[in-house]
Amino acid sequence: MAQSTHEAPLLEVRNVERRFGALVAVNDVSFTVPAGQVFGIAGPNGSGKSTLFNVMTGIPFGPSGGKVLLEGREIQHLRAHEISRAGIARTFQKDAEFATLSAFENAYAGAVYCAGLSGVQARDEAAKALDDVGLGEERRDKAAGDLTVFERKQLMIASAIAGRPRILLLDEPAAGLTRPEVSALAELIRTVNGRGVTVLLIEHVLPLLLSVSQHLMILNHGSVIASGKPAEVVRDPQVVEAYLGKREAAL
Ligand SMILES: Nc1ncnc2c1ncn2[C@@H]1O[C@H](COP(=O)(O)OP(=O)(O)OP(=O)(O)O)[C@@H](O)[C@H]1O
Repeated sequence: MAQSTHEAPLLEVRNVERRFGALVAVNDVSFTVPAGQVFGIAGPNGSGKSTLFNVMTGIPFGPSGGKVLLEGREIQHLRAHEISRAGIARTFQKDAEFATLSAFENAYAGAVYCAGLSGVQARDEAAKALDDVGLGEERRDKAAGDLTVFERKQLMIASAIAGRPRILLLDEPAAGLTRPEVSALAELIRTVNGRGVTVLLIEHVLPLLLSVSQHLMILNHGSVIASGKPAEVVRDPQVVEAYLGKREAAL
């Protein structure tokens, strides 16, 4: 019998696969994320992390096989903007802001695209999102391209949450940040999560993953090789061998 939506986890990825010709970039990946969790994802370069986010959001493509369920409802066949409006927002590894638009206009564009809002409503949500990430009034009229690296990360998150998503997918948000900035980013992720947004976080910076995640999943060659409590997962011999190596010793 089909699971009722009432009992379903917020997000379920079931046997998802993504092929590029002969390459299986995401191979039979399954996991569930309960509402309210920060769910960390790590793995070596090329292990399929970004592709997993791509197939979950339909940007730019869906899975070759398997299902993605949001509160029990299949969404893998939906188009990118429909998935976004169903409540899943994402950020990208590369800067994706409109550099010549102001910070406020970028957040506004996020509210328009992610939630289909317009006018006063979109302005209100953009302003709230900028408040949530701590991007102060004095920086909102600046061109996004003139913001500091950390301010652009704040803006990236503000633009993604301006559509009030239930789930936020963050793809390596700590790239390019100094150590104090990584701590500030951890605080920002906790703040967003504290406002009720479930977070999936791809990250190479393990101290960040360990400090904010309640669950950690490791991919290698497209497959899940470990999944569980972060402190236990990073000690899993398979994980140490596949991914952490010397990094683990440095923790
Ligand atoms: N559009 C594409 N066409 C062909 N191959 C692709 C495409 N996108 C990703 N791949 C391949 O799929 C595999 C997984 O790539 P992916 O970018 O998902 O890895 P990743 O774990 O996010 O890596 P990184 O940590 O370096 O960002 C790689 O071998 C990559 O070359």
